[in-house]
Amino acid sequence: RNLSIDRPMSSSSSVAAPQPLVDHKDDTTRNDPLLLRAARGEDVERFPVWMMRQAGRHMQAYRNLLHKYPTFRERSEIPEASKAISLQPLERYGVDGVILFSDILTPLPAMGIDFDILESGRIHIEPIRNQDQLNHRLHRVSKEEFRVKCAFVGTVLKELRQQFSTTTTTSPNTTLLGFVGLPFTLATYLVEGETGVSTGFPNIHRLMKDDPKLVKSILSLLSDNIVQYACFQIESGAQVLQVFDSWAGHVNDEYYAEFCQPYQQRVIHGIHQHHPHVPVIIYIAPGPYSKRGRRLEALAQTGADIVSVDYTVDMALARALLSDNESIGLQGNLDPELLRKGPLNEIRRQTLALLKSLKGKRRCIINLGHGISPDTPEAHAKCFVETVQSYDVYS
Ligand SMILES: O=C(O)CCc1c2[nH]c(c1CC(=O)O)Cc1[nH]c(c(CC(=O)O)c1CCC(=O)O)Cc1[nH]c(c(CC(=O)O)c1CCC(=O)O)Cc1[nH]c(c(CCC(=O)O)c1CC(=O)O)C2
Repeated sequence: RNLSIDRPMSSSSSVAAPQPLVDHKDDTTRNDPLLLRAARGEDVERFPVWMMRQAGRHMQAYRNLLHKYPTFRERSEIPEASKAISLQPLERYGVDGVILFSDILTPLPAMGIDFDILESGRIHIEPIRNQDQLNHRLHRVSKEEFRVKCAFVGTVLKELRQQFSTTTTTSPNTTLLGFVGLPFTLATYLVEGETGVSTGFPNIHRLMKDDPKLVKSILSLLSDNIVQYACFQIESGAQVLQVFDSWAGHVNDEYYAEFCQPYQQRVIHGIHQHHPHVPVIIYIAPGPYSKRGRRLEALAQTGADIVSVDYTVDMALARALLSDNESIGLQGNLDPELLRKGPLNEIRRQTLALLKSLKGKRRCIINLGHGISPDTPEAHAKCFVETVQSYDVYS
């Protein structure tokens, strides 16, 4: 891909005609919302901000809906509920990005894999651990089938996008984000039948060792499905896509090179092939092999436009680690534990330090270094967003 932002300016004319920063087919990009313009690498007036897991348990407005929609599947699959929840952080904090209220597991039932998220947060899936179970249970799904089977996702994205493009007088301010889980992380849920994080992912480790071919068949099919699902989200209205390989920091470098990175690349390449102008952000949660920036360079090589940095590495160091790749963007990375605990002046101080460490860099989005904790006071989240939004990049 060759977005013209990375192209050197023409020097053929001696008259210094103003050069467009981004040469899209038309000039509508300047009316696009801030976060989208930043994600494309355009020159922006300030850093945009949103928070991973911004909608959900930490918000009173979300908790108020629990009696009306008692299960997570209802909250994320009934369009009226999912739409209302997606909007809550915008209404409360005025974040620059709204992410669809959904989950990385949401497309699984369309692929033949049912799941439950219990009230405790526990996930239950009937596991897939052999070829026969794979053949019978995990189906190939086209974009058209996702459009039907995940119609609720299409409805919510369409309505949100419509709302964002008509509610402001001049130009829209809010960017709509979609998201997907990447193949390795989704495969851990299929193979473990639950989260592997508390048990050390024993079943997928055993399979990667004993039957790598089977694991690759799972990853391959998931890759194709996820590309279709991501394109369905984009065509329904998502303007930026975040891809999560949350648990890829729990496998060693050898397994990572074999079972994670090729499938990250395949998904991102597939999305960009169909939608070259939709920025993709990639994120891995901090794990034993990804902490303190260990996987940042690998993430920058996936074809993603922006690397989302976890909270275990200083943003200045992350920036330095990726300095060979000027065009790669950065997202992150305030520590969600600081956001939870406060106090407000410390949140403000560390947010300002984060902003300073990104000064002069393009394609940056301010976020947390991991999802917001469910017991974070809303006043803390508000302080974070306000601090970012009142920061003058030219000061
Ligand atoms: O431990 C596990 O493996 C399962 C974790 C789990 C998942 N969905 C889940 C749970 C239960 C829970 O959070 O208690 C179930 C889940 N998904 C979500 C929520 C809402 C909340 O956290 O309060 C919840 C809890 C719902 C509830 O109990 O009310 C929504 C969700 N998951 C996700 C997103 C995308 C985002 O982060 O912005 C979003 C949308 C957030 C929004 O609209 O603002 C992404 C997600 N879901 C999931 C993962 C895997 C890794 C991880 O959780 O850190 C990840 C990726 C990540 O955060 O790295 C799986």
